[in-house]
Amino acid sequence: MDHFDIAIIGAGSGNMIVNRRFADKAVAIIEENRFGGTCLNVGCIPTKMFAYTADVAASIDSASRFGIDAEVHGVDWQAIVKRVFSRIDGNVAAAEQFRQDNPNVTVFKEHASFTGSSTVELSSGARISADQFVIATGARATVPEGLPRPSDSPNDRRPIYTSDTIMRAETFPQRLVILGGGFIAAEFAHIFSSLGSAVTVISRGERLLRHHDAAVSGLFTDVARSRWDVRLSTTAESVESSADGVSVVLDDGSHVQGDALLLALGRRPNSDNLGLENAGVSVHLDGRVVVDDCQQTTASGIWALGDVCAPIQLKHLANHEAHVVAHNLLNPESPRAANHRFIPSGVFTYPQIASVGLTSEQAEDAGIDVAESTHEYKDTAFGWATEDAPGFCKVLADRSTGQLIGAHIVGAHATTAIQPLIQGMVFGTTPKRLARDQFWIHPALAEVVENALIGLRI
Ligand SMILES: Cc1cc2nc3c(=O)[nH]c(=O)nc-3n(C[C@H](O)[C@H](O)[C@H](O)COP(=O)(O)OP(=O)(O)OC[C@H]3O[C@@H](n4cnc5c(N)ncnc54)[C@H](O)[C@@H]3O)c2cc1C
Ligand SMILES: NC(=O)c1ccc[n+]([C@@H]2O[C@H](COP(=O)([O-])OP(=O)(O)OC[C@H]3O[C@@H](n4cnc5c(N)ncnc54)[C@H](O)[C@@H]3O)[C@@H](O)[C@H]2O)c1
Repeated sequence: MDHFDIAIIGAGSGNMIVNRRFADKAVAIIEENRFGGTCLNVGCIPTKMFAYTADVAASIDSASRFGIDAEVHGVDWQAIVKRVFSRIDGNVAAAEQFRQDNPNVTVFKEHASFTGSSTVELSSGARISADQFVIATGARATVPEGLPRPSDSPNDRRPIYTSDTIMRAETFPQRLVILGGGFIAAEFAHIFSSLGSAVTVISRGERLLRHHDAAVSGLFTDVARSRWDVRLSTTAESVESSADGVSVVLDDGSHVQGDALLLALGRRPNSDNLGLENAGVSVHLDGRVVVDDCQQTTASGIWALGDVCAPIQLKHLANHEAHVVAHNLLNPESPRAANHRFIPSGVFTYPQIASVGLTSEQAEDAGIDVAESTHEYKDTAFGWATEDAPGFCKVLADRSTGQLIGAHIVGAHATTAIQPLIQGMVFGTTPKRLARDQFWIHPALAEVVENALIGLRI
């Protein structure tokens, strides 16, 4: 049996760990699929390349509001897919080749499963042992009982997709039905509708993106209803499908027809097919691996990071945890804690959404004496330039400490505009200092943030 100093299972964020500091360590990287994991292959990066493409199409569609005579005459789906994946596939191949060339790294393209606290078995039947392990196995799309499972077989022509497969669909669906009302539903509804699909979104919640601040999800749901057929407080009971399309049976007995179905119903951690019980690694009820502040699992010398254990499935969080685990692998006697305090998120839909810290509802539930201020895009010069596209910036502060505790932006470039607020919260800058002790470029979009801060009464 080959023995390694460190074995990393999963070459998504796990692949970021090994750098020059590990040159004197014998490292095994075990990956059953493609290097780069979810983010590079089927997640953040391709979706944002599609979302940008959708933004381009949507801006042409709205050009007449600016006195410009332009229209989208057609969309070359195959060309869009090719633009995105020729770039991605090249990077995936380069990432794997780079690792294969590392003299101290051995790459195993296989599934790994623990047989003990220091051994894993690979799908070939070979076993390897290591002094320390990293579990970086990510998460996968959830398909609830009763709904059809997308097939990997090329012979299966049913147009049923998850986010893993829809971006490489052979044909562009003129009618797309999406189940779910979260991040993936919001982003793909924007992508496909902007490129010409008639989109139906079916969600069991009363609002889309319902875990966001109610004002944010309220505005987003209103805009969504003006663009898509949105069925709220509705559950899909079953799906009939053939190679030609799908018919989704809803809980009120009605049917929704489509050329394709996207299942966007959450993602569960890949902790159930890893033999964790053999290694003494505990798992929460929702499938997340239990870790302490330093990302160590309940088994000494076994660390975990990213979607398999994280409270929120986001790449910037997985990256941060990978840095922490890298330090702790090399310095197990003086481990570092991960920082989970202010984790921002962005939804690349229309309008864009960005959020950090507490929502109004969470602040109220926590009994915080909260001050709030909201400034609308249309009340800034940038808003006039965009012809009053919908949007606002909302900030929340704790009156007892004078500190910002939450910020939410919905509107153009929200994911970029929120960064000074994240910075202010992380470094403890008071809202007053943040607003007054720096220049805000006029008449930039950032003035919506400045004005929201000025409006706080603490
Ligand atoms: C459609 C979509 C869009 C997203 N967009 C964003 C975004 O815009 N911004 C953002 O912050 N986040 C986004 N995310 C979330 C982000 O992609 C994930 O949080 C992040 O990629 C998780 O990284 P990870 O390393 O934990 O897991 P992964 O990247 O999934 O890596 C896990 C790897 O482990 C391998 N593996 C699993 N089990 C085994 C095993 N037993 N043996 C061997 N190998 C194994 C898998 O094949 C995989 O390659 C998106 C996710 C999706 C699905
Ligand atoms: N821009 C980004 O950062 C980004 C983009 C995409 C995905 N992600 C990450 O990936 C994760 C997964 O995305 P997602 O959209 O699949 O999950 P989600 O948790 O955001 O949304 C899941 C949706 O499915 C619904 N749902 C779940 N189970 C259901 C059931 N049995 N019946 C009916 N409805 C059900 C939920 O009510 C919710 O509307 C996100 O939580 C996020 O962390 C991030």
